[in-house]
Amino acid sequence: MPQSKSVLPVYDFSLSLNDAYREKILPLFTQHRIAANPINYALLYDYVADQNPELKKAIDALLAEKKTLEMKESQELYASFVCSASLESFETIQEKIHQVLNRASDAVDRTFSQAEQAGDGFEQKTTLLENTSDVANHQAIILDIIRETRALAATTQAMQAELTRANAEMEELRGELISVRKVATTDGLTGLLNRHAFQDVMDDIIDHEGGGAVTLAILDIDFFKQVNDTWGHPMGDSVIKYVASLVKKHVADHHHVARYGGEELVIVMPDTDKRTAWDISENIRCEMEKVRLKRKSDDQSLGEITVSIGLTEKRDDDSVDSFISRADSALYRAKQLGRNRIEEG
Ligand SMILES: Nc1nc2c(ncn2[C@@H]2O[C@H](COP(=O)(O)OP(=O)(O)OP(=O)(O)O)[C@@H](O)[C@H]2O)c(=O)[nH]1
Repeated sequence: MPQSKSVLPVYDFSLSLNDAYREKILPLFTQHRIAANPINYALLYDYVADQNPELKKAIDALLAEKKTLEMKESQELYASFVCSASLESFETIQEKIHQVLNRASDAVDRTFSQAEQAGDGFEQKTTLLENTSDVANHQAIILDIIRETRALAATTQAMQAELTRANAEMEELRGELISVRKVATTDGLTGLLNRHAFQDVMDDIIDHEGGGAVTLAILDIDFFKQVNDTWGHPMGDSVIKYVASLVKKHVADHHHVARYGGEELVIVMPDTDKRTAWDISENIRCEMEKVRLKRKSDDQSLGEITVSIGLTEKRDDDSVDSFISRADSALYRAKQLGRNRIEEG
């Protein structure tokens, strides 16, 4: 998996999803008399997207108390929960790594300079020993050498302890970096890769030419608007989550699954030709066609919910855009030809 290249907040660019959010955001401006500026829009965006629970709690508390958001509060919320959260995590980790490396390098420097001094001292004392015949003098010089050797051993031990501690701290920081990166690349609703991470995967695939076949599939839930209209948006979200888990179940470990838009998922399948990708897609389509999801509260069936899939294999001269666009056209054809089917481009 490639490194996430940005720590800016990641937003979905699908028109339909953002239209749905806008429908929810605009009334909030009026209802709570909130100034409709970009900062407040970003706050309310995360608020309605329901993917930032801490921010939601904070806004709910403020609205309950004051019924609106003042400039200072908005700026604080934005700085704490939207813009700088991931940036701060990266900066904090970077700073900690800096400190650990500085401490370790100081310990190594100290040991080196003491070893250098001891080396010079030993040389002088060896010359003295060679040129002195007095036994009492010999004894004093040898005691000196022993004392310096012990001091050097103590410094080396201290350096070893510092390096062991640095190693443990670096291991811990590595874990922190992994979890920060996971947050930055994961879709909050489904746990799949987000669109930003998908873009990185695609860049990587196009940048590294050669290797085996790569197939890309775009999957879209059919008549999803109807699902939302009939069962409500939260139930729609549950359907998206279910489809995501179904896709994950069928793909191989080395395949990448991302949420591409609201109810659109993408599967990037390295080392997989179109025929194998077709079989995987067909298994997903068939299982979705058969399954009957139920509303938890009253066990009522949501009826048949199907998916359409467009897939295409990478060509040598493909850019990221041309690769995606061919899969997109295939998906469009699958919709045109009646849905609940796979088309290839
Ligand atoms: N619940 C939920 N709905 C979403 C989300 N993202 C997009 N939608 C809705 O998904 C629906 C997509 O509808 P359309 O693009 O018109 O397509 P469709 O109804 O699925 O029909 P076809 O794709 O043509 O089969 C819109 O109503 C969006 O509001 C989401 O994250 N959650």
